Amino acid sequence: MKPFILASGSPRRKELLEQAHIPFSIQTSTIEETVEEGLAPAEVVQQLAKQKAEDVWSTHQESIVLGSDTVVAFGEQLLGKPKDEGEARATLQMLSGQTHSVYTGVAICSAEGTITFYEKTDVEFYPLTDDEISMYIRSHEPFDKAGSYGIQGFGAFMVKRIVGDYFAVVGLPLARTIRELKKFGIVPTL
Ligand SMILES: Cc1cn([C@H]2C[C@H](O)[C@@H](COP(=O)(O)OP(=O)(O)OP(=O)(O)O)O2)c(=O)[nH]c1=O
Repeated sequence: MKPFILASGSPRRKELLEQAHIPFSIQTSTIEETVEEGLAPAEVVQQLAKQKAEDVWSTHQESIVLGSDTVVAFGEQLLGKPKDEGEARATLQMLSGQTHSVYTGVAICSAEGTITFYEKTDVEFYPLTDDEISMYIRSHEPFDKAGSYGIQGFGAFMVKRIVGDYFAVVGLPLARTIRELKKFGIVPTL
């Protein structure tokens, strides 16, 4: 089995791959994440995932490298991580009582080139009061997460319904990723 590298600083992605019993090491990409204006969310997350994977692969060409990216799409808006409390509050007010889509893109880079795929998960929120939003912001949970919430943490209280892969919302579509990695000879090991 070739060495397998997760090109991510996200603690969630690390935990998910560990959950899948896939042996890996971590190298965080340092690229500036940039995409052209006007791209569809599915394209944005795949391009960013590819940039992260190829950046790390360029210095680890004997390895298989996985990069990933998550954004929240609501109407025409693409929401990444909030830059401050005001943005987190505005995002949560906007998502309150509504359904948004979480897109997670994945790229796997090897000497043969890069493949990409993505998953879209729809998430419906209960209506949120201002007090609930303030309390949630006080937990600090919104700040390192696309869409200003974490479904896997305290943020679960907002979620009425999801349609799609739960793990893709957390940061990595796990079952699909395991299936794609198998094609590169990367398999769960127990
Ligand atoms: C919507 C949602 C997002 N998130 C997280 C997953 C991602 O870590 C983060 C989106 O940011 P990303 O830019 O996709 O990832 P990252 O900066 O954390 O890590 P790296 O680029 O090094 O791989 O939001 C949750 O943990 N739970 C959720 O419910």
